Amino acid sequence: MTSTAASTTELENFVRSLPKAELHLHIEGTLEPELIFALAARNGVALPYASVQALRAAYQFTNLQSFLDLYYAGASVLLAERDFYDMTMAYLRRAQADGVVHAEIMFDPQTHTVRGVPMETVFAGIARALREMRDTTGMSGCLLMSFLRHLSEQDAFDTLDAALPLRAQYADVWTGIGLDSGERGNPPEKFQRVYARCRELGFRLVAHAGEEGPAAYVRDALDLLHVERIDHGVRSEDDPALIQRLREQRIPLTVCPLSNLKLCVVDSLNQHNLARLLRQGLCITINSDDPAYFGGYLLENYLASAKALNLSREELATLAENSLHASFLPAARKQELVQRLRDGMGPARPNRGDEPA
Ligand SMILES: Nc1ncnc2[nH]cnc12
Ligand SMILES: [Zn+2]
Repeated sequence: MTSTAASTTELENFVRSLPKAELHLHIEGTLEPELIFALAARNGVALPYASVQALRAAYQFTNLQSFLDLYYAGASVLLAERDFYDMTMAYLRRAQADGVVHAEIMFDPQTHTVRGVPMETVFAGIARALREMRDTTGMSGCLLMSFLRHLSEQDAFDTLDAALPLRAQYADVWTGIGLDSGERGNPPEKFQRVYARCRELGFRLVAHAGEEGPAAYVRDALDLLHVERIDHGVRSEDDPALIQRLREQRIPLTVCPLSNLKLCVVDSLNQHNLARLLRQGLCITINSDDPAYFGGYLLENYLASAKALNLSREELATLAENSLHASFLPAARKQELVQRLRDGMGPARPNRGDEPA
């Protein structure tokens, strides 16, 4: 083995060994082409692609919308409870192999209810996989039900009303609310009232902002929607006062490097601002967004970022620790996982954050 290959394996083992939380993950974005084809065959759904290879070859995106068009089409194979279970289980197993100890999973019920899939079917399949994984392996997870921002406020209220009767039944997993889909032209203020209602109901709140949309959307997500975390947020850098606020208030950004690359938010990974923001003291976390479409799960996102941005081992451990702090886990479990991470680093940390990994 060459020394580069050996150090790559060592780096991979190091990152895998860090207890990590995945905080920005769309479960519909974990549908691999093979599973899309298998579910299409099982459910008798016709696909406009001749093969798995042809579908994968179509994953060439120019912006967020070009991806979303394919992503919503891919989700059309999900019809039965078992489909949602299989998809979620495949993701959880994969994430666990990457060292994920806790996953906060977004799902888009409107993508399914509009096709006639009952809300209950969506919750039941995803929750069954989460519970089974928790009970058999100890890996925890929770759900962030997300509203599609290209649809109306009324549609979001209707979705909330359709889901609320299930709340008690899924209280152990349904923790929060998210906001996703096409950002430009769909500002946070459009969902101010529905978020106010969700807040009254005691849900934890997150929202996508500053992915393609301006820094002002990040500010509005904080001030109007009262979110606790920002999904993406990379455009915040256009506003130095906002960066200062994010740093001082320790507001986590759930950054998705391979997503940003695939959707042309950045031209190359070595131009990504995550390392700069981390070094300025912001609570940056690394996540995979829609890993089946963007070429990598959580481990690949850490490794690609480490290589492109010369992240030190100390910095990689800080990213993992940030993910635990920024999660919606109970404080005691957070502490336990942070301690496990620190113990795993050993008494002498591998370096002091000033050497590349
Ligand atoms: N990266 C992303 N941005 C907005 N909405 C999404 N839905 C799935 N992935 C998304
Ligand atoms: Zn996302």
